[in-house]
Amino acid sequence: MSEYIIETDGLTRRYGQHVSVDHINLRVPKGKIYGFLGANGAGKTTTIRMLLSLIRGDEGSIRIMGQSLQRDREKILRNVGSLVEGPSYYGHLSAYKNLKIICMLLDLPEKDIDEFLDIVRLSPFARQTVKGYSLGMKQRLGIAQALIRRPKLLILDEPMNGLDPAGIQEIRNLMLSLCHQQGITIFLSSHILSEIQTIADEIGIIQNGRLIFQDSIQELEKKSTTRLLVRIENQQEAFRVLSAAGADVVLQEGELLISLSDEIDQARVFNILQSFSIQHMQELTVSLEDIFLNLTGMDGSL
Ligand SMILES: Nc1ncnc2c1ncn2[C@@H]1O[C@H](COP(=O)(O)OP(=O)(O)OP(=O)(O)O)[C@@H](O)[C@H]1O
Repeated sequence: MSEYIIETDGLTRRYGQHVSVDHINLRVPKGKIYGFLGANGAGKTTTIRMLLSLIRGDEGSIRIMGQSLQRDREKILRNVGSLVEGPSYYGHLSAYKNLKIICMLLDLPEKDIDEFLDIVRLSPFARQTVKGYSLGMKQRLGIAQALIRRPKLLILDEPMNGLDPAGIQEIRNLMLSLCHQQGITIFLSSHILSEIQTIADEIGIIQNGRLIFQDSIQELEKKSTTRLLVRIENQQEAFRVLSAAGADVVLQEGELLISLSDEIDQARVFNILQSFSIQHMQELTVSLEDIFLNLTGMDGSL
C-alpha cells in the first residue's frame, strides 16, 4: 500500500492556450497536514477541483487512497470531505438544521450531529441561524459539513481566507486536532505562508501551474542559511582568503557576505580572519519568507 493518500502524475489542465496546471506530481503523505501554497491564479483551485473530480484533467492521472480517481470516483469520494471556494449553507437555518439536511441527503445518522458541532466548537451557537455567524463560524460549519461523512481525507481550499487572526488560530487548532486525534489527512491550500507554516508537515508550492517545491517543512527550513555580514579592512584580501578556505562568500558594497555551513561556521570565519581588523560583524538569518522570495521571486505573501 502506498504511503501517499494523494498521488498525481503529470496532472495538467488547460484553459484555451493557458496551462493552469502543468504536469504536477503531487505526493501527499497519509496522516499528515499538506500545505498547498501559491499566489492567486497559481493553479490551486484548479488542482483541487480536479482532485475532487469537479473538473477533468487534460493529461495525467490521479490516485487517491491507492485507487484511480478516473476508475473508482464514487468509492473514493465517499471518503473525502471538502470545502472549496467557501461553505454553502442555508442562512435562515441553524447550524444544526444545516447539518441535518446533509445527514438526510447522505443517509447519515442524525445522532452524530452534536459530536461534529462540538469538534468545530459551534455547539453553543448550534440553534442560532447561520446568517448571524461570523466568517470564521461559517467556515467551521463548512468544515463540519465536510467532516460529517467521517472522511479519511479532508481537502480544503483556502479555509483561512478572510479570517481574522483569532479565526485563523481556531482553524489551525482544528486542523491539528483532526489530523493528530482523528488521523485525518488534511490537504489545504493557502496563498499566505505564515498561515500554514506552523501546522503543515509537508509543503507543495505551485507557481504558474508548476509545482516548484514539494517536501517537508524541515527540508524547506534547511534551505534557510545564516549569513554573516562583515565590514573589514582590506576586504579584497579577506575575500581571497575566505574563498581559498572554501567559504561561500560575496563582496558587495564594501562588505563581505558569508553563508555559514557546518564546515564554515562562525568560529571558523573568526579563525580565518584573525589577522584582519574586523570593524563590524552582523548575523543575518534567512527566514522562511526569504526562502519563498528566492523560490518564487515574490515576497513572503505569495
Ligand atoms: N474556468 C476557467 N476558465 C478560464 N480560465 C480559468 C478557469 N479557471 C481557472 N482559470 C485560470 O487558471 C489559472 C489558475 O486559476 P486557479 O483558480 O486555479 O488559481 P488559484 O491558485 O486557485 O488562485 P485563487 O487563489 O485566485 O483562486 C488562472 O490563470 C485562471 O485565470
